Order: sequence, then structure tokens, then C-alpha cells
Amino acid sequence: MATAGKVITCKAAVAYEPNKPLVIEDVQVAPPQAGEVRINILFTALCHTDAYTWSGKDPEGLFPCILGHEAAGIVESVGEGVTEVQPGDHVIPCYQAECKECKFCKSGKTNLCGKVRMATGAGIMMNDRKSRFSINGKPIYHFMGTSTFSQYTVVHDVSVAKVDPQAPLDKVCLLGCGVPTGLGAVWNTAKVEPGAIVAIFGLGTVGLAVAEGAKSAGASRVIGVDIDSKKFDIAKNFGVTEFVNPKDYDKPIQQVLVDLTDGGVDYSFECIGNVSVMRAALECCHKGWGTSVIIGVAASGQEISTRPFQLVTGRVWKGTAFGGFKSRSQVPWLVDKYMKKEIKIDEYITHNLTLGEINKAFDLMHEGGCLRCVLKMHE
Ligand SMILES: NC(=O)c1ccc[n+]([C@@H]2O[C@H](COP(=O)([O-])OP(=O)(O)OC[C@H]3O[C@@H](n4cnc5c(N)ncnc54)[C@H](O)[C@@H]3O)[C@@H](O)[C@H]2O)c1
Ligand SMILES: N[C@@H](CCC(=O)N[C@@H](CSCO)C(=O)NCC(=O)O)C(=O)O
Ligand SMILES: [Zn+2]
Ligand SMILES: [Zn+2]
Repeated sequence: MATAGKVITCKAAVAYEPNKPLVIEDVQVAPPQAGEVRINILFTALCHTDAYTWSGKDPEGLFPCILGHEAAGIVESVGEGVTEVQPGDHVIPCYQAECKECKFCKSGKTNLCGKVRMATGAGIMMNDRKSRFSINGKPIYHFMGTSTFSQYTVVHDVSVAKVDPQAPLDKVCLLGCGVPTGLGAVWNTAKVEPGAIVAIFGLGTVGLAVAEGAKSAGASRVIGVDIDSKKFDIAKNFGVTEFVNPKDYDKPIQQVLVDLTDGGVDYSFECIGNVSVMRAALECCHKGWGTSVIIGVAASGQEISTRPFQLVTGRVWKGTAFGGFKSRSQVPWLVDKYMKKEIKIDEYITHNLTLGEINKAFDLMHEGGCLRCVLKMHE
């Protein structure tokens, strides 16, 4: 590549301050150092976690930064020692790394990886503890180790999944976060079995992917809970069989669900990021075995609570990051499943815009009629 080893100047959406509109800037992207990969990002979607960090409520939020973590692109160049990808490879950046060597990766008990997590949380690259992004010499922080709201980004090699070059990048970009999170919460974290009764709190992309996962796992009832009744029509297409709007009831929503299910659900999933709903999601579970999985990200300072008696009497509270999927090993497998039409992606994409329209894309996301908006990065 003619650009290898050189600084690339390209467009990126920069978050200078919490909640202030993102600014499209010319950003300098330094070449990848040892163990790093520079990617030409072709498509990125927006996830609610980008909005969460942008809101200033993320304790790891650093400004100025380049947000974005649900994307796909093509490797432009690689740094010294990178063996698993090469220029031209089609890739999905993975905010949850997989080094295959650290204590976490080797445990067989988790998909979390410890190798670069400190650096990604600090908005820098591990090699020299610096950012690869700058504007006229002033550094701009990375975000989640991905920063996909830039036409070019630099990531750690342990954070890149190489995927089928035939896969449409404007679709499989969604496999960078929301869809795998919902599917994996059901398949890997909860391990829902055939016949189970499932409740899903929040029917955005993550909740709908939970519904899709529950349907494929053979759940007998999939109860969708959302305060926006418009969500039900679309939710039916993803496997939700019944809909409950908490606004239609005077009693607590956990009681509504317990009454509807002869004592409670087998599995519940919180896909909102609201700690009161997390409590309800636990408390609607069946005594003795009901398991509740927290997926939603709650703001700094928020805490969950319940009576310990809820756990003493057999309910289980769990959480999941990226649906428990090991990113580099399993994202390519998810891409293959999509290519074989075994999982949906297109159905989650309600809007397509360009990088220049990113602020409009965030507005759409907050309006409720948008599941995923995919941005084309190069015009
Ligand atoms: N753990 C992870 O790995 C992971 C990955 C991706 C996203 N997330 C988080 O998952 C959450 C959901 O993401 P999303 O993109 O689907 O969001 P979304 O905003 O599209 O969906 C949330 C849904 O919840 C509904 N809702 C809001 N308040 C409610 C309430 N009190 N009761 C019932 N329904 C309510 C909304 O109407 C909406 O339909 C976010 O917090 C996001 O940050 C976590
Ligand atoms: N910095 C945040 C953490 C937010 C969080 O929990 N992130 C999820 C992914 S959300 C994707 O949309 C996650 O995977 N966490 C595990 C990890 O970050 O290693 C905060 O501190 O609140
Ligand atoms: Zn996300
Ligand atoms: Zn690891």
C-alpha cells in the first residue's frame, strides 16, 4: 500500500466535550506500531454505548476522543510482528480483545481478555502508551480500542477479526457489537433450553437479538417488555410472542410477569441500562432456578439492589459482555452464519447515512424509531 508507514490524514468525527455535537475534522492517523493494525473503516453503525460515553456518564469516557465500536473495514497496513492479518484482509474491529494467551483467555471461563484492556480503557495504545490520532499535533483519545468513527483507525492486533471477504461489510459491521451481544447472552451466558419461558426488558437491537436467540434456542414463550408499544410489531418478526407495556399496569412489572407465568420466567434479560429495571428483571424470575442476565450499561454511580432473599431462594443474577463470544475466534463464525442466512442482520438496519451526517444519526437513535443506523465512511 502506498500509504503504509506514512501518516494518513482523513475525516473523523471528534467528540470534544460531553453532549456537544461531534465535529468532522481532518485527523492525522499515525502508522501502526508493533502489534498494531491500521484499518480503512468502510462502514460503522452507532450503538447506545457510544451515546452513553458521549453523554459524560461513562467513568472511562475521555475527551477529546473518537467514538465508535461497531464497524467493518479493510486492513491498510500492519505493524511489526503482526501475523494473523495482512493488508487487504476484510476485518471487524473487536472492542473485546482475544489474545489467546492471558489468564482470562486461557481460563475457559470467560470471553474477557486482559491483554490490552488497561490501554483501551485509557484511550491509548499499549506499545508506547500514546494515541495514534492527532489534529495538528494535539492527541485525540481512542475509544474502546476501536474508534470507528474515523475513516482510518489503529487497533491492537488482538482486537481484529478476519472475516469472509465475500461478506457485505455494510451489513456485517453490526457483528461488532449489538447483535452478537443479544444472541450470545442467550446461547452462551444464560444457555436457554428448549421450552423455556423468557422475558426481555427493552426491545432495541440488543433485546431483539435476545429474542432471535431465544427463538432459535426453542423458547416456548418470549415476552417482550417495553414502554414503547410501537416496538411490538417489529419485535414479532424477531421471535417475541407476547408484549407487555409496564405503563398499562398499576402493579410492579415483576408482579405482572410472575402472574402471567405461573410463578416467574426461567430467564430474563435486561437490555436497557436501567438499574430499577434490572431489579424487576431479577425479581420476575422463577423461585429456585430463574436466571437474570444484565446486558444494559448503567451510568457511573448507579447501583443494583434487591433483597438477598431473592438469591437465597435460587434466583441467579448474571451479566454479559459481548454476549460471552470470544471475539477473534467467533466473529468470523457469526459472519458465516449470516452468509448462510442462519442469523439476521439486515432486519436491524433501519437507516443508512454518511459519516458527515453522524449527528443526525445520533438524533435518530434517540427518537426511538431507529434500531441501527449504518454510516458509509467514504463518499
Ligand atoms: N453488555 C454488552 O456487551 C452490551 C453490548 C451492546 C449494548 N449494550 C447496552 O445494551 C443496552 C441496550 O442497547 P440497545 O442498542 O438495544 O438500546 P435501545 O435504546 O435501542 O433499546 C432500549 C429499549 O428499551 C426501552 N426502554 C427504555 N426504558 C424502559 C423501561 N423503563 N422499561 C422497559 N423498556 C424500556 C426503549 O423503549 C428501547 O426500546 C444499552 O444500555 C447498551 O449500552 C451492552
Ligand atoms: N466504560 C464503561 C463500561 C461499559 C461496558 O460495560 N461496556 C460493555 C460493552 S458495551 C458495548 O456496547 C463491556 O463489554 N464491558 C466489558 C469491558 O469493558 O471489558 C463503564 O465503566 O461504565
Ligand atoms: Zn455496543
Ligand atoms: Zn487474552
